Amino acid sequence: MENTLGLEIIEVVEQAAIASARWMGKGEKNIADQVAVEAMRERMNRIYMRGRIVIGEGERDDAPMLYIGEEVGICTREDAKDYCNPDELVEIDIAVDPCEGTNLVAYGQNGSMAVLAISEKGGLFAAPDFYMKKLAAPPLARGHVDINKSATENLKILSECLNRAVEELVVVVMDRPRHKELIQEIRQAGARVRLISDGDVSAAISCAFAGTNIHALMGIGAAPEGVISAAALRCLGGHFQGQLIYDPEVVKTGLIGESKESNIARLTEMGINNPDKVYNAEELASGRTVLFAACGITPGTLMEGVRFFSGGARTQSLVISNQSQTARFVDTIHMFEDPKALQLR
Ligand SMILES: O=C(COP(=O)(O)O)[C@@H](O)[C@H](O)[C@H](O)[C@H](O)COP(=O)(O)O
Ligand SMILES: [Mn+2]
Ligand SMILES: [Mn+2]
Repeated sequence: MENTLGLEIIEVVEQAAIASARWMGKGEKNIADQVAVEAMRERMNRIYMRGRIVIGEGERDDAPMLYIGEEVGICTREDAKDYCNPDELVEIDIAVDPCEGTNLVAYGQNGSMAVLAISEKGGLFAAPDFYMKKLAAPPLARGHVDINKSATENLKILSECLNRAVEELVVVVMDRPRHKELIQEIRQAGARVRLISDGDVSAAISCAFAGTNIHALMGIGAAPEGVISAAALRCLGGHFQGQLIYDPEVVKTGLIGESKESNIARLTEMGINNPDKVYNAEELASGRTVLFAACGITPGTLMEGVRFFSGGARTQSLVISNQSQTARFVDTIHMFEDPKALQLR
């Protein structure tokens, strides 16, 4: 599955990022999202694969494209047999977020990316569009930190695992009222907090790379983004745990319904019988083969954003594979017309 796909999915995230980046700073979050969705879908449908969207634009936006259950790839078309033998191809599941951080793009802020994760059928947890409590940490701390422990305890463990003082740790937390106490506790413990307005996928993955100066992600974000983050962290050997949040009292806004009981009922309908379960990266991205790809839309901790120049654009992407055990940073120049000179910097 992975050899040719690994190359093709780079173009999928690149095309989504370029399309969205044209709307950077224009205050139009829905358009920045929509064009990324269209570009991602268009490029995906030119790949010889039998794909199915398991995490997409579905529930939150009621979107007509890249919705949950949509089949993508040439080999899912009605005339597929003219192009490929679908029986020879593995069915794959795909989790996408064509514009992760729509607000960041709309307001020209750092940290947005086009992102996806792929596995064989059944290899990615089809998370509902609920909230998720998350804990991400570097590979050295994997299995040592625990989402059931307090932030103070986890910071102490992190400090031991990373051999650095708590004061030298940086924790990313989404800037939301629901995190008021968590932020206080982290500061009280002596660590430093980097508040982000959006984009917790970038923050989670950054934990796995030494040199980003991000040592943990704590707090509550969206569950679909949790699965995508888990796919990357599983490939990278980092720590990721996620627990669905179904009680509206905890977040007081946003993605979930108004009553705890109806939320539990919805989870049961989806086959989630233990709503309090803590999932680790291997459970959220359980497939034998897991591939992850992201391309920066605006600049971030891991990747540059899209840079346009006369006649083209330059992108930076990250492709991670658990099979080849590689994390590749891919720097691409896109030529929209005959370039007179390629922009190197
Ligand atoms: O910031 C985010 C927005 O993602 P998108 O809608 O694709 O631009 C995500 O990274 C967050 O994980 C998540 O969606 C967020 O925490 C949920 O929203 P909110 O209720 O504002 O916290
Ligand atoms: Mn997102
Ligand atoms: Mn999005």
